Amino acid sequence: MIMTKRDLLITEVALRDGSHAVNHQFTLDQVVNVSKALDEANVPYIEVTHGDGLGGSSLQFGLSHTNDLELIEAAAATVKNAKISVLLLPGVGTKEELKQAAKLGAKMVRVATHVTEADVAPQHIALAKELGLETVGFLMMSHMAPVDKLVEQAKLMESYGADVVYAVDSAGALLPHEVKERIRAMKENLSVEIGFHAHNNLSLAMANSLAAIEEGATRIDGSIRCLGAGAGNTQTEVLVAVLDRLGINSGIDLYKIMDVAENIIAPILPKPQEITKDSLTLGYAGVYSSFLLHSQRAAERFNIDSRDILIELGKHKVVGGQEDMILDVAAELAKK
Ligand SMILES: C[C@H](O)CC(=O)C(=O)O
Ligand SMILES: [Mn+2]
Repeated sequence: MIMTKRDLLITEVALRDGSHAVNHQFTLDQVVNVSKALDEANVPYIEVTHGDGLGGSSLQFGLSHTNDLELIEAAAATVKNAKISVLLLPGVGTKEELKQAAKLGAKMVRVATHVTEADVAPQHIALAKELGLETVGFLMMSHMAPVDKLVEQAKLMESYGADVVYAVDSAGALLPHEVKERIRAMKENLSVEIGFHAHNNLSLAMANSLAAIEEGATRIDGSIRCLGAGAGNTQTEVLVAVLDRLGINSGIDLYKIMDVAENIIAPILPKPQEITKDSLTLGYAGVYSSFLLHSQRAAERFNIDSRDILIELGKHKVVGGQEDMILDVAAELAKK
């Protein structure tokens, strides 16, 4: 076991957030190869789950190619040093699935709720602690709540027993000064570690992650080659290089992580991850990044502009779990 002293902990989310970008079609071989390579690059945490977390494989969110639990088991059996993380949305994943994931080798769980709904998490956090898992409260769509509300909800997560609480910019809508305000207030009011998860829809994932670090966040999510929902997350290999320039040790081997991006991730991308007109609209309108492919499919079906759907979803303040609204909104727009 390699013991690395790290100034900050990066969780690599391509094998979970990136599941949205590949329509949940990761194969067992891909998960094993990517986990092995990330582990060899000394990435501390690798998240492996359906994009919408344990139990996410469904008609509502999209069916997985391979069952979550099989992927988690294979990844856990592959890595030597990295810890496998899983995502759990109470109401989507069950406590039974969390027990199974822990049995199969997961070491961390991120219990994710909408930013104003932390109160659905206590049972899942308590179970995670009982199972001996490192436990993270993951407050999604953080741009939708004012700072004091986010802090209130973060404190609830802490009071339930979370070891770390994240502000999650699911829509990639936050601007750097808004990230700073949020992380600063969380740092001032909580005793646990603070994390930040960005999406690059407005090309701000790196700037926002650095803003979070400046305010004291010590957990940052990255997705290698930007393999995440929408335009992806903070690009891991770039983050490692930038942190190195700042004198912040992530413990990740820069050349190795660059090689994983180039030689292993790039070939499995359905298309290069870039800021397209649709992913830009996600950030601009404040829409959940995982709605991208659903909205594009609806646009095609109703022969309308996908940006109009996304703008309308933003106006409706639609949140995760309301994927069915995408078709409703598209059908309404098509009538006009
Ligand atoms: C279920 C979501 O995809 C979780 C996430 O990564 C986000 O909200 O962003
Ligand atoms: Mn995300």
